[in-house]
Amino acid sequence: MKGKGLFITFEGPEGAGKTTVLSKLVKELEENGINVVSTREPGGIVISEKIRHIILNKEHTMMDPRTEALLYAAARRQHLVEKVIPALNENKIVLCDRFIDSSLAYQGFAREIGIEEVLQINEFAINGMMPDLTLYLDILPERGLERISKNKEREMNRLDLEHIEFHKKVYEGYQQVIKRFPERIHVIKADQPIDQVFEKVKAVLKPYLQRMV
Ligand SMILES: Nc1ncnc2c1ncn2[C@@H]1O[C@H](COP(=O)(O)OP(=O)(O)OP(=O)(O)O)[C@@H](O)[C@H]1O
Ligand SMILES: Cc1cn([C@H]2C[C@H](O)[C@@H](COP(=O)(O)O)O2)c(=O)[nH]c1=O
Repeated sequence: MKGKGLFITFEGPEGAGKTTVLSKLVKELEENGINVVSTREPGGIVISEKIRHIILNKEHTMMDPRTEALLYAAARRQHLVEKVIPALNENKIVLCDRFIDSSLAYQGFAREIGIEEVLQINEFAINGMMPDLTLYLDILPERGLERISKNKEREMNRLDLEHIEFHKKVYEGYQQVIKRFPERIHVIKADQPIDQVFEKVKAVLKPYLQRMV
């Protein structure tokens, strides 16, 4: 059962700016006395970070797409049970960098398992815990990849290193996912200065946050 908290997820292709926006948001909300839980997928807790390490390891090039989809779903389940659901039950706002829509776009569409098939295995994993709101940061894959390649502190993982055609399919996959969940997913143009992206994010969030207080 979902508590009275608010579950918000951030989605988008590589380098869209999700992590950057999230950290700005956490800072601003906390400065305004609003307590939030900021987390990420895959990861956020010990078991799921270990699964992340297995999935994203550059040496694991032989990983089967269905194994990949199941590992993401397993990491998601544990993260929900250990971190997200308890926080929502304490009426907290949970901000999560990626969630089910990444699986639908990357494994469902780009890996060609099928969006509906990947949705099914994830329905088992999440057991009804869909986000209240999802912010999709929209950027073309070439632009996002250019951004992350410029960031020398960021190590490229197995998924980052996929060929450009894969990343273009991820982008196309997201367009289908947005059409599938139009009420929940809000699209924000991310190929603009970070302050403008952040203002748009805050404008979308405002009515949801007002309902919390
Ligand atoms: N609006 C922006 N304009 C220019 N550069 C940006 C913008 N947003 C983020 N960046 C830069 O782009 C890089 C990627 O940003 P970030 O890590 O936030 O993306 P991400 O969506 O979390 O990526 P990934 O999912 O691949 O981890 C960083 O170096 C960041 O400083
Ligand atoms: C949750 C989730 C993620 N992915 C992919 C997307 C990225 O390539 C990596 C995560 O790396 P990030 O730097 O933290 O964005 O994993 C995926 O393919 N499927 C998923 O469900």
